[in-house]
Amino acid sequence: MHSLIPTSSSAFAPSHSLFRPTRPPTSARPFSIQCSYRYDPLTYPNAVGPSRADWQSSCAILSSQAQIISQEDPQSQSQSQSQSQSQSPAADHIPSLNGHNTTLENLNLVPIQTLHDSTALKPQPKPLSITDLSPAPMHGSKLRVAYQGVPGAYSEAAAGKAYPDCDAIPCDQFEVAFQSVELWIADRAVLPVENSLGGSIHRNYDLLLRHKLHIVGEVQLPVHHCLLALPGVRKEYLTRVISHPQALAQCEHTLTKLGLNVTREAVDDTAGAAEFVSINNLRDTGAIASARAAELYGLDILANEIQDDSGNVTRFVMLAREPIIPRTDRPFKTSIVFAHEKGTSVLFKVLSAFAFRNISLTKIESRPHRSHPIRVEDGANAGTAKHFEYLFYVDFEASMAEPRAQNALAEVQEFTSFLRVLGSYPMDMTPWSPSRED
Ligand SMILES: O=C(O)C(=O)Cc1ccccc1
Repeated sequence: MHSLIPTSSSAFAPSHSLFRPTRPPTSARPFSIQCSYRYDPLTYPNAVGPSRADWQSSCAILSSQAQIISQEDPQSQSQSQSQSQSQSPAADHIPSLNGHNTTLENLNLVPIQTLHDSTALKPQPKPLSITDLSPAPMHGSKLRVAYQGVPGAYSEAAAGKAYPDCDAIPCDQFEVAFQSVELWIADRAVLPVENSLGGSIHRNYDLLLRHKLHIVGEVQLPVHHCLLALPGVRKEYLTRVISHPQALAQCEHTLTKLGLNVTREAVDDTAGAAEFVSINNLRDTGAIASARAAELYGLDILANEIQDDSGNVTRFVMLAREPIIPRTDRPFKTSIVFAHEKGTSVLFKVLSAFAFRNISLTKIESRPHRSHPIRVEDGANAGTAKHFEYLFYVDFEASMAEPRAQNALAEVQEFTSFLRVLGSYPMDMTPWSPSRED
């Protein structure tokens, strides 16, 4: 069994004063673990070793281990789900946690009620937390997709877009979403990795490396933010606005344009902000969240489409325990992470391995190398030079089933001290326009 990983601080340092009162404090850490960034094969079974042969066998493993194909393809999702449903007629559709069916009664869930209207709101599932993560038995036929946040979060919408008929499982932290897949409580996790306005969600890149899940798909979700408040509250009454840090950043100018004189405070997720305003009957606090969150938590929409850019899109990746078999019959993307020890022009050489083969890169991101943050060179008589060490995350538009991608990676492997294929998966080709409602 995998070790449990303690809660680490949120990617965006949410305001602790706003943590939902119904949850245990995140400082309660029943398990501890040392996070290792050594690139040994035990810690990183998918990491590519130092030789070309290692890399080739890693590719072979990548192909031979693959068991899940069509479920990762949103277009074939409904087909594969109906197949799996017919294969397990006894399955019910309620996710099973820790061996128990998660009905509201046996999880002891208290329906959410607001002081302003105690009858209107439907109870929402309680997010998983670290204490819920003991191994679960086999479950029903629906694909179970873990996401961070509470119902109404954009990640839940992304799960629904990727797997239309899934059971979306709310989790109170990303770590929990990852672990729920590792422990077979969920089948997939969905993880926001970048936004067209806010850029990369860095901590989630770190999580990708720390865990051994595989990227098996991506979805791009147009995000339409709304300003929400309790019924009867006008925007002039607001003294603060709370939301996920990315949402606050994406609406920064519009909030000012709306004439709001408010403090901004970060919480774990957008829908959680709406829930917090509702549960605590806060008449001076607005939340930035989706229209669906307004409906779920009984809030009014004071302003619609408040993102600064109408083309606001967030990219999510889907993660599974096993990689999918890469194909060539539709556009694929491959995500890798690599590090290099030292040497000049390594990045140039790596990038040229793709350029020479006409492989487009869609992303390149560098992150400080946690276990080797700094390299010191003692040049004789020349003082001591210090360099930051980095990991590089690269996405490129090719499938690992294509020889040009395999050859490019073989070359990249020669210049790098560590290389891991995070996944090779169908590209989200859904057309969208800024005005389209999703
Ligand atoms: O908080 C949410 O609802 C999320 O799913 C994360 C997020 C926040 C802002 C934009 C896109 C995703």
